[in-house]
Amino acid sequence: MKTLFELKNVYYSYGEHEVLRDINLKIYKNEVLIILGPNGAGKTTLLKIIDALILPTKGEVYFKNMKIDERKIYDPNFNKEFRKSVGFVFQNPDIMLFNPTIFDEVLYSLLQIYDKEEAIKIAEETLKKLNIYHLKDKHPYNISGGEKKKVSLACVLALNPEVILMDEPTSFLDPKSRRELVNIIRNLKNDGKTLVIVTHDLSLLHLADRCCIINKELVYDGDVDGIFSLDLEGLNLDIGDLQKLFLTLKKEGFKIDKVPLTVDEGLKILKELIN
Ligand SMILES: Nc1ncnc2c1ncn2[C@@H]1O[C@H](COP(=O)(O)OP(=O)(O)OP(=O)(O)O)[C@@H](O)[C@H]1O
Repeated sequence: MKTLFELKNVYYSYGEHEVLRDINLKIYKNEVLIILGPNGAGKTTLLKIIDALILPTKGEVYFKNMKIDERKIYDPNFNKEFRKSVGFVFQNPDIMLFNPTIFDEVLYSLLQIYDKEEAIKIAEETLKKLNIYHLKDKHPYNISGGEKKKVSLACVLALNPEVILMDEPTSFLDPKSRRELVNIIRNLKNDGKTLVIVTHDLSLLHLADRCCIINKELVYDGDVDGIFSLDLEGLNLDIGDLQKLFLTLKKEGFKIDKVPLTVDEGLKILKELIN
């Protein structure tokens, strides 16, 4: 497995307030890494460090074996290459939207890379892929929170980055948009993209190759199944009803070898228990 990012003994403080402590973490090429953690645990701060938007207060961050330091983040050549390789979909889409129309919004960064004709073609394709082509002439202020979320995702996906960082991608989304987003993530995974997803939505876990739990420190780093042996409630993590049901069945003495991540998996286990 090729390592894309490596964080070594990373600390971060806002003034006196320490929010990340001694984080050691690798992110591998082509993996889907899901990061869980309670509110205020430092997850967004960690994504900002990975995206070289801020530097750790202490510790080191490497991208493809290259140390990201102050000199690098002010180097236009490094920045251009890095921004092409790594896209960040923010939790609050308002931060990303500042053009007069949705179409201009998606077109904006494409024009830095492609000629106008090619950029327009890619922008149209991306809006259609995300089912938001009908919004193209609207002003970003005049669309809903969920639509904004999809537009900010479109801005990042249009550039086809190798690594996509997503902060709470399913928040604000209705069930249909959520399903669409899950499909988009699945397709990105199948296309071999490296995805780092911060979420409170446990129903995304079935897409993960690996899962981390952050609570200022790195509490867990391993496979998804392993998190169910932890005290998730004690860590203030919302555990899904499906998982709660199977953990209760296990406590009651039923033979549950694996806590299901999807309804289909749950159904299969129940059928085996009944037969
Ligand atoms: N720019 C800032 N200045 C000062 N403190 C900040 C700043 N950004 C975040 N914090 C604080 O740092 C801590 C970690 O914030 P962060 O946004 O990284 O957490 P999070 O795990 O993403 O939380 P959530 O799940 O609620 O989005 C919080 O206590 C927050 O109030």
